[in-house]
Amino acid sequence: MILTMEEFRAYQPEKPTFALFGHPIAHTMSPELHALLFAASGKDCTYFAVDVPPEDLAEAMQIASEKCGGLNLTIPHKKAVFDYLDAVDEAARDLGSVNTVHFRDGKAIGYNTDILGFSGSLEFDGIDPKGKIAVVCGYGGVSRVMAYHLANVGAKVLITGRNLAKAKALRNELRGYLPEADIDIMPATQLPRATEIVVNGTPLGMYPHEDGTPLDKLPVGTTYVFDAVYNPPLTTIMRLAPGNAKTRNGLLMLVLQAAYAQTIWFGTQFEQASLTRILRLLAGDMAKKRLKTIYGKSNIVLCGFMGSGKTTIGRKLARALQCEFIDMDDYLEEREGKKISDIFAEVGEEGFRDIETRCAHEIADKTDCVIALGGGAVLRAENVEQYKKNGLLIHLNTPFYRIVQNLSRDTSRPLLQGDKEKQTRLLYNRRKRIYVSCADRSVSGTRISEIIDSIFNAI
Ligand SMILES: Nc1ncnc2c1ncn2[C@@H]1O[C@H](COP(=O)(O)OP(=O)(O)O)[C@@H](O)[C@H]1O
Ligand SMILES: O=C(O)C1=C[C@@H](OP(=O)(O)O)[C@@H](O)[C@H](O)C1
Ligand SMILES: [Mg+2]
Repeated sequence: MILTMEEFRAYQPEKPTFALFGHPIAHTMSPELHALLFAASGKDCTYFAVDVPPEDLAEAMQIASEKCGGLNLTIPHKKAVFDYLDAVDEAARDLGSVNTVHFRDGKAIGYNTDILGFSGSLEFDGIDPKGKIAVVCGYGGVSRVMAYHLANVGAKVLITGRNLAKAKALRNELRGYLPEADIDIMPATQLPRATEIVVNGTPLGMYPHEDGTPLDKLPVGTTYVFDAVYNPPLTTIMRLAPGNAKTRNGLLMLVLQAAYAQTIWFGTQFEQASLTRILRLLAGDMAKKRLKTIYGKSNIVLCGFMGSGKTTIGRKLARALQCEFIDMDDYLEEREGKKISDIFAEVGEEGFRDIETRCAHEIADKTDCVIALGGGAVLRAENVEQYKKNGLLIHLNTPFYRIVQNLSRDTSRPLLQGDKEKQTRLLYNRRKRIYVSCADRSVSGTRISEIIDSIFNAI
């Protein structure tokens, strides 16, 4: 929910109320995110965003002190809000940036939980920056937060960017706050090979300019890439990471800064499992939005070999996205009133494929659902065309040994009956080429939750 100043003036709180001030504010995820956090900790509170133009900040702060328990601030208010605070914590003071306010005992206290969101993300990923070379791309607000934290915990920080004079200004400022810190500037072309951590605080790579990147290649030693951008979920710089490096986008930082704000307001401590669940819900929402805005589609259609996990993962994916799930094998069996194995026995594989094609036509106009196909449903180009009308076609690229494991106790798939491992492997290799060429994306992973994350990242 987004309020105008006028609506905020008229607002009468019925519950403990919290708000985000920003300008512009149209794309914020904070109201949705805080609602999920309130629900996770059993709190009945209101949270909305207010579009506060810079000239109205003084009045908005006055109203908030009367109506709100606390606030979050975003662009362009993180610095300007200092004028209306009675105290600020140390990181907020050094960073010159407040993103969280707590109204307590008639006073307004400012905090910076962005830095906690960043440090929490590193902790979540098991990254200890101490003694490591960490490159920070950019010198704006987020870069400053990340460079400050990395330097403060003992990383050797190198700030880089197109404008080294700005990088130098940030370095000098941070050296002033952290005299012991190891912090310098470096042109992008001279980054040491031993650099382990790369973080991006620039908007380069953000939707809609997704090809942008602050670095054209990453140092060979890179083991961790953190990008404060989260739309797209897999940015160009994350894609440049060496195969064995971990990558993380800014969505977790967003979730954690909000969680820490609630810790400041209420003392709430969130379980890692509920934060992970909330992170996945937001990632799902983002995937749904991207599906519409970028691809003009609203279905996710899963293809892949028998036993690759289409039915199982599709059902869980639909639950995560809170949308309808259709399993095409179930649909077909229900339509025919027969088991697939009986259909194969009665009319053979070609007869079965004809029914499959009729089903593809019947389903093609559905919207907002996850559809799990049968393993052979993409063998006919006509079917692929139907499913792609409203859907992004995603191939579950499950390795053969995994499929053998998944189907070891299965007796329902006619094409697998008898001792057919050798033939099945041949079929697998033949089909794989078809899946890869017809699908919009191929994803892989071990655990089901990991595969769902890969699907979100692929959109
Ligand atoms: N990533 C996975 N981890 C563990 N079990 C899996 C995984 N993917 C699939 N399975 C199991 O494999 C079996 C076959 O999966 P299913 O979803 O029916 O595949 P498909 O619909 O692609 O034929 C099911 O018992 C399912 O629970
Ligand atoms: O690969 C195939 O040709 C088939 C796969 C099956 O679906 P699953 O992939 O869900 O097992 C089912 O449609 C039928 O047995 C044919
Ligand atoms: Mg299935």
